Amino acid sequence: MAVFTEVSFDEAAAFLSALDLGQLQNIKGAAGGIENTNYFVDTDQGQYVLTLFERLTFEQLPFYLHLMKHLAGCGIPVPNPAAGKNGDILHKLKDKPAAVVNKLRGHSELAPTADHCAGVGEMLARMHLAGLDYPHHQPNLRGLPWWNSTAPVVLQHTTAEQGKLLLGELAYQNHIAESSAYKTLPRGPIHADLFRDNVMFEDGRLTGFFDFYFAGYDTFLFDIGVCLNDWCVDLPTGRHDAGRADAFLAAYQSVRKLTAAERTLLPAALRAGALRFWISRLWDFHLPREATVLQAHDPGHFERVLRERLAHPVRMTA
Ligand SMILES: Nc1ncnc2c1ncn2[C@@H]1O[C@H](COP(=O)(O)OP(=O)(O)O)[C@@H](O)[C@H]1O
Ligand SMILES: N[C@@H](CCOP(=O)(O)O)C(=O)O
Repeated sequence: MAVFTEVSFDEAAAFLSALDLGQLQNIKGAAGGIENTNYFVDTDQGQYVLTLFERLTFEQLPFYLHLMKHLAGCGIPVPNPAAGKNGDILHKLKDKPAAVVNKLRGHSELAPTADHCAGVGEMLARMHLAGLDYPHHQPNLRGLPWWNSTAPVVLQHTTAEQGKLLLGELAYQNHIAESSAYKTLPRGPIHADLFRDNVMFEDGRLTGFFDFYFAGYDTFLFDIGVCLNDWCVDLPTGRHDAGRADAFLAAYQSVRKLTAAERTLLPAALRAGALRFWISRLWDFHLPREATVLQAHDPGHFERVLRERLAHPVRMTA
């Protein structure tokens, strides 16, 4: 659970009532998550999630909140931010940017089957298409420039061998980003952090995607790589699970066919996804922030996934 900023019952009650969301009945810190402060809040009108943003600014947040609103309006099951009387969906609480969204039904599938992976693949493709006419633009703030600037910081916490791998991969991704094939990749708003704990299921059916606060304008292929690295690898080995990955990719392609460049660059995208989360986990682990309860994720897991991606590149066959 991550609660960086404590909110009392009375503070939450006044805040929700000002948004016309009813009388607060219950408030509870949300288990899971490492980025923001999340509370489950139940009122006499419904169940909501109250988020206080800990790293993102008032300038950055409209991109994410309006993206969720846009996708919800296109029928993609994502939380829809609640508007205040003036129509704003970005609010302020305890001097922090804040938002309230509807609570999605269901639970996370932490041991997904091929069917769950197919559900995610299909909805991801639908989300990519729905985002194409989203008018706002903000880069993926955890993209290549961030990896380049953060790698020197985390390198101090790695062994010489790990450092060599990390720097080698970084050089490889900078090289790929300059290639003509990379420049042709289809792009749009992507989720960029669609892990098992950011998707809800009920009775085996997908009920929603949430946690859009790493979203940004980037290649659809990067989003696919991030998903395959989480949904379609074995834990704890980090080994590729071909059955789940094939189900994911077939379902994705039933909605949007991958281009030739995407098929060629899939192995590079899988390495990119592993590198991104290895760097961020090293960063979170070795430079932790103050929180009431915060469970840092294991950086070693993405080092293993990266090594697996290098040792056994996954090429598309169908
Ligand atoms: N809209 C939502 N509906 C249902 N549960 C949610 C919703 N948003 C967040 N949660 C719950 O809160 C937890 C933390 O949220 P998350 O967005 O992952 O936090 P963080 O931004 O800190 O990573 C999730 O694991 C989930 O259980
Ligand atoms: N999914 C990332 C970390 C971001 O945490 P989240 O709870 O916002 O998904 C990871 O696993 O490293």
